[in-house]
Amino acid sequence: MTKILKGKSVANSLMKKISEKVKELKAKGVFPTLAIVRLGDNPQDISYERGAVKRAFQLGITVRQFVYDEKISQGELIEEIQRLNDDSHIHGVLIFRPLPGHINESEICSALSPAKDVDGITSGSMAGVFMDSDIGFPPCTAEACMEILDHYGYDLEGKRVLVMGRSLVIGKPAAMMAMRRNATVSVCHSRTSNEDLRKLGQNADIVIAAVGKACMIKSGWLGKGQVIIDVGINVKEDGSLCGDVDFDEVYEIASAITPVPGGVGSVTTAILMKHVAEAAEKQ
Ligand SMILES: NC(=O)C1=CN([C@@H]2O[C@H](COP(=O)(O)OP(=O)(O)OC[C@H]3O[C@@H](n4cnc5c(N)ncnc54)[C@H](OP(=O)(O)O)[C@@H]3O)[C@@H](O)[C@H]2O)C=CC1
Ligand SMILES: Nc1nc(=O)c2c([nH]1)NC[C@@H]1CN(c3ccc(C(=O)N[C@@H](CCC(=O)O)C(=O)O)cc3)C=[N+]21
Repeated sequence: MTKILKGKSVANSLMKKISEKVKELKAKGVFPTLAIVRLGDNPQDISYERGAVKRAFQLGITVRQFVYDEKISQGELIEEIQRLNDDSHIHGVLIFRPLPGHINESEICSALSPAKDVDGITSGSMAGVFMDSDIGFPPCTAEACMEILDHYGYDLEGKRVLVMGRSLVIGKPAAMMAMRRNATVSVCHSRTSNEDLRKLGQNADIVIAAVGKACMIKSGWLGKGQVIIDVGINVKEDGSLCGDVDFDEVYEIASAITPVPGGVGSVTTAILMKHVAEAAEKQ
């Protein structure tokens, strides 16, 4: 029987711990606050925002939503971020990405104060992930993948982990974090040949799929009895969500798989709240 790795029970056990921390902070007069910066109204951003606002409400974390026109200039956006850096009532800042094409994303990332970087976008946070140290925060989604594997008792030691995708938000940090758990890690991307994709796919014990293509990963690419972590969040025309993995097909051969929605995404929002509480504690 294939196990469905629901995010809810992972998130619930995280929420208990975060809730205690939030209570302690409030008793000391600190009210953990997250600022969300969104440009335009990309449905994926809105989906994340909805999840985050719901979680924050459950925990008593304050969320301040800053929504700008997607035509905002580079200079104006930097000014807004500096304002958030200087506001001592804000402990964490989440900037939705990707940003529109006219914005220089790396300049925006480095404008953010490292102490408030709850989604691991500054170079300091990235260095922390690469050096196995506790500088900054890892990107929430990559941490969510590890949290799910840990929660359901999958030990990565000596396991073959295939990470599909090499973005800075997911693929690269997830690969580093799996390596830290002593997995043997392969990373593939859009220039990996189909032949190699199939070979690596069939040989893996655990697959972390983050390619950003709805239902792209079919059962023919994979082996039997694998653990599949589907990071993809694709919004269909009718507004419903689907992953990067063809769930119905892959469910038939996997030993365990995360659903979309209700999988990695729901843990990502809980990790975000954990980071906000930790940032508030440190500041
Ligand atoms: N669950 C959650 O909380 C979150 C989910 N997401 C979702 O995760 C997915 C990935 O996001 P993100 O990393 O930002 O996306 P990006 O588009 O930045 O990266 C996608 C990666 O997949 C690779 N890729 C694309 N096509 C193929 C292919 N045919 N074969 C192999 N590799 C391929 C790309 O390769 P190359 O580098 O060569 O272009 C790239 O490295 C999306 O569906 C996104 O919505 C995102 C954030 C949070
Ligand atoms: N800097 C940055 N970091 C991100 O991590 C990031 C981003 N930008 N831009 C947008 C994408 C998308 N994303 C989602 C995360 C969780 C849910 C989520 O909570 N989904 C719920 C459903 C929520 C709902 O729609 O009700 C679920 O999967 O169960 C959705 C989408 C993070 N992203």
